[in-house]
Amino acid sequence: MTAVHPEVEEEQVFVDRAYALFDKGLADTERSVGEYRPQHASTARALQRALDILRDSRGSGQLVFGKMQRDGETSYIGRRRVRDEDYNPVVIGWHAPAAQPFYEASPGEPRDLSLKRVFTEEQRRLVRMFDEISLVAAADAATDGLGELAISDALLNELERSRDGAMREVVATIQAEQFQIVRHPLDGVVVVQGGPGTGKTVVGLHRAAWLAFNYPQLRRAGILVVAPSTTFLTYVSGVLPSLDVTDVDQVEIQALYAGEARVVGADPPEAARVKGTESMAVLIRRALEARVGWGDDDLVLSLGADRIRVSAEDLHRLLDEARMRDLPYAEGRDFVRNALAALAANKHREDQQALGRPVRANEATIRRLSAFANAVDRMWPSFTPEEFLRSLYGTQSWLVAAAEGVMTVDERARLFRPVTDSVANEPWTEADLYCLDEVAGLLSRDRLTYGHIVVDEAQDLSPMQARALARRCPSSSFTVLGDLAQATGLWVRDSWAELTAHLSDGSESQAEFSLSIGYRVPAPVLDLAARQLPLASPDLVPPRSIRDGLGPPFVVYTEAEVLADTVVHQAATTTEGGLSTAVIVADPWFDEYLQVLTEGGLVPGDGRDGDFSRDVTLVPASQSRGLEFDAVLLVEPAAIAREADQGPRQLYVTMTRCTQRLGVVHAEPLPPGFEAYRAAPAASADEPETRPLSEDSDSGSRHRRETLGPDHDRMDDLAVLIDRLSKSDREMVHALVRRLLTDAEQEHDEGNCTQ
Ligand SMILES: Nc1ncnc2c1ncn2[C@@H]1O[C@H](COP(=O)(O)OP(=O)(O)OP(=O)(O)O)[C@@H](O)[C@H]1O
Repeated sequence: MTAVHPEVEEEQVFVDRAYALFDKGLADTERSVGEYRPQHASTARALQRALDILRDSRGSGQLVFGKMQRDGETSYIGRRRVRDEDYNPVVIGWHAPAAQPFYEASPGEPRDLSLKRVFTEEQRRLVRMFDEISLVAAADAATDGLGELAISDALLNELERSRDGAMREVVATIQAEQFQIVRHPLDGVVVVQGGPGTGKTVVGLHRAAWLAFNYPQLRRAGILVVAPSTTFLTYVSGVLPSLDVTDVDQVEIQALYAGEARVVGADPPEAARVKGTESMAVLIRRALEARVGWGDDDLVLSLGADRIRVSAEDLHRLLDEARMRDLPYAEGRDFVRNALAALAANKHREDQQALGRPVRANEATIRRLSAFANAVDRMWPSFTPEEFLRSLYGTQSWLVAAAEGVMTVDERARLFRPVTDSVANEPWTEADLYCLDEVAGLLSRDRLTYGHIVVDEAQDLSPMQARALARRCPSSSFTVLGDLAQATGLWVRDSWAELTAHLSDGSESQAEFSLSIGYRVPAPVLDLAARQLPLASPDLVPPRSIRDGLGPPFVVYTEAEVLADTVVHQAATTTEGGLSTAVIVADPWFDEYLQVLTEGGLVPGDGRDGDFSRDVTLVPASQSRGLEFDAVLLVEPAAIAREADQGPRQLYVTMTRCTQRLGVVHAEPLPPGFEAYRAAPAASADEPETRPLSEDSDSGSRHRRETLGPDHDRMDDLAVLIDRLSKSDREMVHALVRRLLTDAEQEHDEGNCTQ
């Protein structure tokens, strides 16, 4: 990297020209749009929208960020295309095929590029230039020992920028391994597996933008980005607009279902699991089919003194015909209604003619009879998804019949819940939403669909969630981003195929990519976090970090009574260093710590609502997926592990959110994976790395920082064993162990106080 590159002035001239052309182009467009009189309001709206986007994009991001030379030809790459007065290209848009060599070449593999230069600009002035590929850079790379992992200065510079709570576009520094995924063809399912911070979200969002630019038909069909939570959505939602892509829908997965139900309850894990399985879809379909039918009696409709009799046999024949049509339920009902009206009208006509009486009713008259409406409701009842599911959950006999052969008695029993006084008071849970969506999908075809769906943090999706996504993408074109090792919920899997089977029937192509370079988490932090992997997902290897960060994680042991004070103190110290900091706590501790931090004068952002505007953000462990901060303070890891269904995985996720520094504050014994930091007996003079945290703090004498201990590589077998137990057993054993340890801990704490 050169702060003052010898060619910076020359390049500035080019950048100035590019801006001048861009400004002129914009002014010309504004003028012609102003003069143009569109015939239709929709055309006027579309033009105005395009103009707004153009104007907005002038202010955000740099126009030109790269230059390449190959075969003696020079090209500049930017966020958007710029042409000169004669319509010759001056800057190539990053998404154009001509820009590909820029991304495919890397310092380790320059291909046929003789120069790859990356610019950083502020307010239209070049402030830095990096020659990633050049004759000089090639010589440096040969001697720096990084081999194929040669990391460019431009990338390092981008990574070192402080985080401000929102993800940003990285279009200037997309890496070759990422770019091949970004530009992978549209069709089929593309899975991107990668450890924490390997750039999966970055890849998914830039791919959405790349597809939007390169497949015009997709913009009409629509692109959807699905995020796991509001918190995450807030974090990523600015990236696409900053790439001038404003017509991609971005939603959190819970918002897919657009019906009446709102989540107010929570299922026990066992019930949520049953509701998330594919068997639930079978059960729902069967239960819906079972609502259709008729008994052995004939239908009799009265028209004054006349009667219309439709035999049970005819009614059954009519229902069979409707079923054979395999229509969505609501259309099936329409068919039955129309066919029954026609059948009844015919019968009436034939009967009257046979008796020599006048025909008194046609189909329309018959439809108005309340007995007719009742008969249709009996044959093919009508309901909303909420009404249907509520009555299904509340009717044992329906559950028993529909669950036969697909659920065990225990599983089925978890679905039953007594009906409440009204649909509005039903305690809907998150898992219910996807069941309701399944019902809605059977009732009607009426739903918003997309040409491509990008789904992030997909490792936690249930089969029923995947089915909800599949319904919205008839072409089965997906980008699936995730890390099997970070699955913290009920759906731990060994392979992506287990999930993608629910997204597509397999007739479309499937490609799986792995990302292996860790861009976020500093190496020493990743080393510690990776100790959770053997417990969580033994087959997965952690990414290779390219960051050093601000040193190894620090662990502060404290007494339970001063845990909160210590957290406040540590968070304040971290932010004083100018680092954006997340305090991550076990979910049930969230409210208490919101108060603790507020009373401690830190005014934390509420991470549940995606408020990242403060120096300190409080984040519940379960919602920390995908997020990123300069520093993370983990509060009581044992509690975080205990409260999660997948303790080691939850710890792995929470420990891999920082770009610079990880701190841990604990009062309880540390969980497995932290053996290197196990609270040791009181420090003595010959243990210089063990030191009080702060001499001036109130609680300074009662807690201390622990650095890497001598038993760094030892695995505590008992602890590992405990961690593999089911949650309830684990809690029991933990309680027992805690009791057994009480005396020892008291001794230990007394020892600490003497430091
Ligand atoms: N090519 C790149 N240039 C600059 N920054 C990058 C690049 N790739 C990734 N990053 C940065 O690395 C960090 C991690 O990226 P990202 O959040 O996409 O990773 P992830 O794999 O989705 O992580 P997680 O598993 O935690 O969800 C982000 O700050 C991102 O901006």
